[in-house]
Amino acid sequence: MTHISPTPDESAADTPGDKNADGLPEGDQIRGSRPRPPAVLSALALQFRAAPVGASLLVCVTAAYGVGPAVMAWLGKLLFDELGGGHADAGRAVALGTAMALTGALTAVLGQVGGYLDELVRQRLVVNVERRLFAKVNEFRGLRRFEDPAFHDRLRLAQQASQDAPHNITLFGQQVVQTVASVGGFLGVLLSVWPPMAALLLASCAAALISRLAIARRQVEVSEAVSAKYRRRMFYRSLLTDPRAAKEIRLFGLGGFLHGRLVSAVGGATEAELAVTRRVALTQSGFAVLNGVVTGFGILVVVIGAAHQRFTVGDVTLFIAAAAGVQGAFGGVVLQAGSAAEAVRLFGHFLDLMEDRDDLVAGNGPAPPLRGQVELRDVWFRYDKDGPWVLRGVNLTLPAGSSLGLVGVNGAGKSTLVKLLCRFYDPERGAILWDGVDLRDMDVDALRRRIGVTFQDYMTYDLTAEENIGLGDLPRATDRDRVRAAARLAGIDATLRRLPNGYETQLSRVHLDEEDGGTGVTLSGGQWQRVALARSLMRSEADLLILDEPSAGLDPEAEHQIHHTLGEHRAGRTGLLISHRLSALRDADMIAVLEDGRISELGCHDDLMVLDGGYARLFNLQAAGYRPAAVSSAARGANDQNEVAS
Ligand SMILES: Nc1ncnc2c1ncn2[C@@H]1O[C@H](COP(=O)(O)OP(=O)(O)OP(=O)(O)O)[C@@H](O)[C@H]1O
Repeated sequence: MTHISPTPDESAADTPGDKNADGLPEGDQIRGSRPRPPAVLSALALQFRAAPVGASLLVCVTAAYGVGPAVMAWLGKLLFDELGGGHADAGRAVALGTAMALTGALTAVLGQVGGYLDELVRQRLVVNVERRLFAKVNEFRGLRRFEDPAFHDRLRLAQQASQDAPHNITLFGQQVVQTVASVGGFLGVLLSVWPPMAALLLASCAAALISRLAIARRQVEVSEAVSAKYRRRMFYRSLLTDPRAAKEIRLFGLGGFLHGRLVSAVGGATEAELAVTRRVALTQSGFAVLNGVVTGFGILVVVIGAAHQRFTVGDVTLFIAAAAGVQGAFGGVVLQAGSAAEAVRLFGHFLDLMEDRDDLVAGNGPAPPLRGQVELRDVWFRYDKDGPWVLRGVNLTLPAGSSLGLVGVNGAGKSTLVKLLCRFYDPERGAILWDGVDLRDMDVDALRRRIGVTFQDYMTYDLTAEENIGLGDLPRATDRDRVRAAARLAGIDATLRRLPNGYETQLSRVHLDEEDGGTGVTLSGGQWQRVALARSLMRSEADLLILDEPSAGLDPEAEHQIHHTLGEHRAGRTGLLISHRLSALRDADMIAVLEDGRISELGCHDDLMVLDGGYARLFNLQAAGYRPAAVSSAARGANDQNEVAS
């Protein structure tokens, strides 16, 4: 079964309040309480950690590059003064000209070196941030996090942040370094010509910067507000091209409907963004005019001063270059301010996620081989603090070396019980004991290594057939004999051998490996189920083998054969088997019926048939389907009476 979920924003509407399953406000439970440095500093620090040498060199190169134009302007002034003074010293003029040419060339080279270093730092930063992000995601051992829409929202933003945000912040940092170096140089120059102009220019540029930052804040607010729409758009976009969804979209004619939603999801967003962009353009234009007036006024003063011999020609050219240089340098910072503010916001989500704590309290005791029994003792569980109880005091024992069949109607809580046994969640009350030790006291990874499971909603990996099976026991994933033995047990070996590249065949038509010549294949539902079964059988020495509906997609003959083989394989092993086809369970040592969150019947097949309760009713109902009409209607009648009686 494939489930493509809507965006978290849509499903989040049903989540009660903003509390998690433990009833704590979201932030309290999942985030550390330590105050942290501002996102800008964290991003800058990260850059130095990701590429210490490259980042340090980049700062030096950027500063040198920033000073270049001021040095050029100063050399230009000296040259003009030399040439315009009436007694030009040719040697000195040539030296100044050469120095200008060298400075220009050096600045150009520094620009290229800076570009290279910037790309190097960016790449290291992206890899570093992504590595940290997914290492963090792997730290979450329980499932609650992954079922929490708010977490998915944050994860999506953090993923977005991991791409460009830290680099945009460091780019802004570089721009600041360059501006400080450049403005510092030019201010010195301006002060030497006409000091008041330095103050005037600084004031107008600072005003432009402050106003840009204020708009950037507004931009961030708008983009916060519209980000949900963009995420929704992404959902519809991927849905429209998802091969798993293609059948239903075509059969039910959903293409136009989903396309309409895709289009309307963006409409409002672009309007709000355009309004902010207009404001940015208007303010920037206003400040451009102000700067023009200030510069024009300054030039007028200097030109008049030159006419009265108070300034030299060199002073005038220097002044014009300095005024343009200061404005240009500030302009760069102002331009970057918007994307830097957005990057800081995004990077904040990354930092939030890095502070999330695991939702399972880690036990650190050993997980020894099962010798006695697994016991569920008065286990109560619900998915949500305010939700209905799924398990309401389950008491059940699974002795080592025995097999237990678990029966119950849809939604009775069978798969939930499996998830508790794997410790994806903890019971809210009661305990699950492994040879008397609470699962919560055991190291989670060690415990899970002792369990082999075929989940009802098993995974199909876009990998080769061998990898799809081998993943069940990673350390032995490349052990071909073992992979094939598991495939034989699951009855899929012959099919996989016949594939174009045998076990090397890519089980996907979406992600084909270019090297394998595009020989990927798609398996049928039942074949995929066998592959999933083989994956769990890779752990042939697992202390506990759990099969949750392992044969639901198989044809009757295949189902019979699989259960026969699995029965032999399970002999003497501890196993939990869940199936709606009760004939598959009749050979289990014990069968438990889960009803209303409790175990309502427990015994072997014959005992439960004699008991003539829920199990016998379900079994007879299924058996009736295979009998002649007269017999089966009699059985159904008996069942109807049972149902009325119960
Ligand atoms: N992740 C979840 N979050 C919230 N509720 C859940 C979740 N998973 C299952 N449930 C609910 O818990 C109840 C038990 O579900 P479970 O999947 O354990 O039933 P089941 O007995 O395995 O059913 P089936 O026979 O249909 O596979 C159902 O009401 C279901 O809606």
